[in-house]
Amino acid sequence: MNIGKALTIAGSDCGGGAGIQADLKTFQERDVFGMSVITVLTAQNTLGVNGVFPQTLEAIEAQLDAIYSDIGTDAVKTGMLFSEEIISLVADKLLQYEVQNIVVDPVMIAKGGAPLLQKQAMNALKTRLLPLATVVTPNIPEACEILGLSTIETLKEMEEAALEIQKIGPKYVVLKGGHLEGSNKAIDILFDGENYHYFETKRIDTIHTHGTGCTFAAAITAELAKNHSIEEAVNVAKKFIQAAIEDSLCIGSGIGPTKHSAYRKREI
Ligand SMILES: Nc1ncnc2c1ncn2[C@@H]1O[C@H](COP(=O)(O)OP(=O)(O)OP(=O)(O)O)[C@@H](O)[C@H]1O
Ligand SMILES: Cc1ncc(COP(=O)(O)O)c(N)n1
Repeated sequence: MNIGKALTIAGSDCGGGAGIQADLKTFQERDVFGMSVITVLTAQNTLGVNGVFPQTLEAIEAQLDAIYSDIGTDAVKTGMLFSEEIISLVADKLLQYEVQNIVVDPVMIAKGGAPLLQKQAMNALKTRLLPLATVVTPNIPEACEILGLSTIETLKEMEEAALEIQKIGPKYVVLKGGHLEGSNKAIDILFDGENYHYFETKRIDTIHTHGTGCTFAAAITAELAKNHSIEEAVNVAKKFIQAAIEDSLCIGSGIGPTKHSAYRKREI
């Protein structure tokens, strides 16, 4: 029997809320076959990131070769890549294996403030990875970093930023408005190169949003792996993350994770 095959190339979050763990839970929920390439081990919990342990380039390359020499993928997501060297290796391998349906979540800073991408890696992210992306999913601070802007404060500015990021090379840009100040809505914008599509939900008043960006991008990846259109993929991902945040979990004493099974339970 055929099943969509989705791969996450990202960091491990031992606390289970973000990174590889969030991605695999999301793939499972969306009924695709999930695989992982671990770039970095992090020691983190709801209170913050205590340690970052990059894997060797040899280990990362061996994982990618193992998957692409045998199984292959229908869609791929990149998350925490951390260093210039890891970004370059991943870009080389995506090109070597002519990988399609690449979702780049440009992870830079954890909710607690810990850096997840080295400053000197920003250029490689822009020049090596974004041009290969089918879709890139920055939040507002990440969009500002990519474009060298100090703020994005309005929907109009979000539209302009999405257009500028699309010029760097990705086919589609999804600019997430979770960080937009002063709104009681969570509005994400998809720019497809011609038109803007808005995805709007009620903002949920909770601190428990650890891993929302990972989960949202993983849900897009899963839908692309099932050959759904980008609009349909973002639509499902938005509903998926909304349900997951609505039922988010008060686990640990800091910023808790979201509940990945919430959307499935509502569908039943
Ligand atoms: N409080 C909220 N209520 C409803 N939706 C939210 C809320 N916060 C974020 N979202 C939605 O969650 C998704 C992820 O957005 P967000 O801006 O939080 O990403 P992120 O900052 O990259 O996440 P992370 O910090 O986990 O990487 C988007 O669809 C966004 O609109
Ligand atoms: C391994 C890894 N990848 C991504 C994030 C971002 O998630 P958040 O900003 O919600 O902490 C994280 N904390 N850890």
